[in-house]
Amino acid sequence: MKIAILPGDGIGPEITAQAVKVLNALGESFELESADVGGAGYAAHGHPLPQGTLALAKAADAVLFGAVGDYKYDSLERALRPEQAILGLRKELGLFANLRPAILYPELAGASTLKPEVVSGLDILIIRELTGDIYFGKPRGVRECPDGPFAGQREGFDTMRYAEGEIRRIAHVAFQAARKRDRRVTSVDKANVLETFQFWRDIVTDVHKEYQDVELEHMYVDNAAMQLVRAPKKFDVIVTGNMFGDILSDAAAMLTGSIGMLPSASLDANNKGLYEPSHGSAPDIAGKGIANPLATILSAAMMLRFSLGKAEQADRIENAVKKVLAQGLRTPDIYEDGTTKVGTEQMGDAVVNALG
Ligand SMILES: NC(=O)c1ccc[n+]([C@@H]2O[C@H](COP(=O)([O-])OP(=O)(O)OC[C@H]3O[C@@H](n4cnc5c(N)ncnc54)[C@H](O)[C@@H]3O)[C@@H](O)[C@H]2O)c1
Ligand SMILES: CC(C)[C@H](C(=O)O)[C@@H](O)C(=O)O
Ligand SMILES: [Mg+2]
Repeated sequence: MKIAILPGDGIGPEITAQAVKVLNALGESFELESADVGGAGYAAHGHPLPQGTLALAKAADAVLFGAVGDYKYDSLERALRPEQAILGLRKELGLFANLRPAILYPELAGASTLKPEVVSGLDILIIRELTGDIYFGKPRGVRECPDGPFAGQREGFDTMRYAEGEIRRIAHVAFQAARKRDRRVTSVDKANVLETFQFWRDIVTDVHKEYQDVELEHMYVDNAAMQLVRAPKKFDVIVTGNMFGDILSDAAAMLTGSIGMLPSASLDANNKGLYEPSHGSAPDIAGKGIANPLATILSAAMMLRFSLGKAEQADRIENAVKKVLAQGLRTPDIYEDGTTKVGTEQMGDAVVNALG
């Protein structure tokens, strides 16, 4: 089985190295091949998603991705910015279903900024549509404002859009996922204002007819943001569009103690996937050896489960993560009094040692 390793920028290489260490310790014969992506791709090959990197990702059975982005590339034309690499991979590989499970490990109840009673036992699954919405809609750009009080000035614009089939397929993913959980789906939209999301609501309601054993609730995104911090445990599966899902999943990350704890799977229709932590390249802490590698290590576990058919190995990794947390080991982002502060590498080593 071939796994493409795309470390990227900032903390990407540091955290990916820990996940690779864990994968290599499983005793499987995976073929791991690395390639440049993001700012690293631009620096070495003049493009954030070099041809060779895309070809490797397409040929591999699964992709493990670190993170991309660096402020020093923010003034490049958009097509050459590091973030285009992850957007391009999602589009090119057809990875429309982004699963972001927000689980609070009991040991981290005190690490969350929310009261322990609000978050303890938290286990929600955010399903974010990943290849549509305002992220990819056209036209977009900067043009002359045609009318109104600002006519003649420049205006920036993007296009929010969803095709029926795009909504249907992500709704099916959500209802099917809910069947393996508590059978409840909250579809998050902005149907009160946006045509795109009234359409979203209508289509999700229609798909739901095939899943009468699953409870469906619709919620506006502003309320959902509030409910996520008020009573997050009330959610089971949340399904939403690309942009709302991006924002809500970062908010949900803090329920788990840190954004460094939130893994993700981005899947195509056949469960081929790209696996990455939900966070970014964290330039503010890059190179310091203090980034939390657990979201990436847990993403590797999701890869074993969803794309490589190795559920027992995924369990081994997840159990090892539970063990190191029980041992009291914490990177600074989840550190509390009475626990032991460790760096990125030590955390990776501890997970390797805890593999049963
Ligand atoms: N999928 C991706 O590759 C991805 C995702 C999000 C952001 N980005 C990019 O990353 C760059 C930085 O963006 P940002 O600062 O808005 O978001 P970020 O997620 O990189 O960082 C936000 C905050 O969380 C902290 N943080 C993130 N991951 C951490 C970890 N594993 N351990 C400890 N702390 C962690 C950072 O130090 C920072 O304070 C930008 O260029 C952005 O476009 C990339
Ligand atoms: C870097 C950026 C393009 C990306 C997104 O917005 O999807 C990131 O925030 C994420 O959550 O993976
Ligand atoms: Mg994001």
